[in-house]
Amino acid sequence: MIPAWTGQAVRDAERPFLDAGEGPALMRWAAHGLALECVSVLRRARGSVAGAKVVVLAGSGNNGGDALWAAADLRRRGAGVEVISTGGRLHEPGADAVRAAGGRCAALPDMGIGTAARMCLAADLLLDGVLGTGAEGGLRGPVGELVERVNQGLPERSRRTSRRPQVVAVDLPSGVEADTGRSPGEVLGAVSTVTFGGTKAAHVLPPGRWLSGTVSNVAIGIEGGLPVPAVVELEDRDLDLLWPRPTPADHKYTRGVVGVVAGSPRYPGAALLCTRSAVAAGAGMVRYLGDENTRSLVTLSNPEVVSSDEDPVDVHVQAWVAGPGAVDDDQRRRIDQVLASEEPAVLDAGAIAAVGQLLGERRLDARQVLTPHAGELVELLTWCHAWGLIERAPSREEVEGDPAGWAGTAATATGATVLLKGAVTVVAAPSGGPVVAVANGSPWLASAGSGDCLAGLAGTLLAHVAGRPDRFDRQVQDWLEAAPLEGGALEGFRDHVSGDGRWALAAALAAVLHGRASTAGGEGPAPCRPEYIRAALTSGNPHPRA
Ligand SMILES: NC(=O)C1=CN([C@@H]2O[C@H](COP(=O)(O)OP(=O)(O)OC[C@H]3O[C@@H](n4cnc5c(N)ncnc54)[C@H](O)[C@@H]3O)[C@@H](O)[C@H]2O)[C@@H](O)CC1
Repeated sequence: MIPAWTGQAVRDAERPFLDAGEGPALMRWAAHGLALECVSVLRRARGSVAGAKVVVLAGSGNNGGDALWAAADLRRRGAGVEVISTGGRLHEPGADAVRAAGGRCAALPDMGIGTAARMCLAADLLLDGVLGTGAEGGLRGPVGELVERVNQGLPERSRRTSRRPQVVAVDLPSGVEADTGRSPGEVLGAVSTVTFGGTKAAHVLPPGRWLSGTVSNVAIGIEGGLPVPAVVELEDRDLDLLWPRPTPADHKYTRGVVGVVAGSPRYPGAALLCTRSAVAAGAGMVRYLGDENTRSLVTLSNPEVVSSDEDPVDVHVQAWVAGPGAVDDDQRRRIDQVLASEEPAVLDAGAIAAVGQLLGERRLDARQVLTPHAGELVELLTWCHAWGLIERAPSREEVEGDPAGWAGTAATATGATVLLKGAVTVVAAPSGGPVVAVANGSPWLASAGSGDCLAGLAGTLLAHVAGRPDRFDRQVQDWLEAAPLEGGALEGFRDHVSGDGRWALAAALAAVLHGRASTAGGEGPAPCRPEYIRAALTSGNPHPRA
């Protein structure tokens, strides 16, 4: 688990230390960690620090201060240091330290953008200390132009010398919003970002995630004062601890029965992918409801699936999967019944469209998990807007620029848990709380049929959680024992996942399994094979608590 906070949350945690006069000490800790990372980046890139050309872009705030103290350290290790002051002034003690060590400082307006850009492009290491958590909006004015010029010159520099400046970002790549990961203007993409006091949401969420490179967090002593994180990223090892595994006391009903309303004469494949994935993910039993021809295919493909042409109101399951490929009238009727049922449900594709219409009458519930991609989320939010639930619907670009924000808006408006699929999948609970992020998948996941597999295996987990909530809660408590959270942050997150947030956590875990399955068969273009789901599960911890 990687918890991540808003910039303001980290600043609030820092406040008591600043009030007690400990600001300079925090900065020295931060700068020390930053300098060590710069040393390893330089050693990797050119073998040594001595003789390296280090150029520092330093803003007028504390972010610039961190960069200056780190640069003074690098200068003492033998690097040449040139500081370009991008704001009206420099953090004075930091600038004094650079000068005392033999480095040079000049102001951007004095040297001109052309000279500054050439200097940046000739550097071995470019330290981006323009803006951190105090930023308002993207880079503006001359420094924005400078960064644009450097970005334009980078390919040419790489061609000519086969080396390019290694960009290390201080706390955040400048121009990326700490809380959302949005980047409204030009940004220097970093190979490495060194953050302080706590990972920021922007390091986890796209597009900030892709601009941050490798992120390392330097503890500076404020961590005990952090609140509940804004984002929690799940990793493969969380799957090993949390995915339910059968015990000797289990039988098929205690492991969870999944009902699948997917596929139709036109799209029978969706039924196969959903049911096969649900079986492979370890469902106690899978019930399939659909037309005769599709039922035959499902039975041939997975003889253990129990198929019928019944309606959801007539069968007993612990959770539903509804929507993929379900486009005929009979399946639409079944989707409406799933939407009206008490059981948790994964609502995908056609079921999301049905939800849009339903919102005119009523909102949904946290145990109902919507799984749109960006385009489907735009359609859903367009319905929400039409019903007066939100002020305006976003464009697809806006959703892709702030996935966590719009998933949260959709969850609040619909009342459902919303899992927004993407290279970083985000899951938002309707009651707010941390967004859960998942990014372990292969890019091959962006292929037709992939979402059907996710829906099927997510149904298996929802059935387990609904059937044995006590067992899942116990697993979650054990997992939290080892979580990198303390104090109020831990308690708040515990409360969240004991309530509505449980469904967001479960949906995100399904996305982690899906992501791992996409790499279990190698990085190939077939991420959905059930055998990969099995392989992804069996590579984990085989001895869970009963
Ligand atoms: N929060 C913490 O725990 C710690 C924070 N530290 C550093 O302090 C940083 C925050 O420092 P500050 O509050 O001084 O803020 P910043 O250094 O991020 O930026 C503030 C300055 O940038 C200007 N500015 C804001 N938006 C701008 C824009 N779009 N274009 C151009 N200029 C803009 C402001 O006028 C102000 O002068 C953190 O990111 C981190 O690097 C560290 O020193 C150690 C501890």
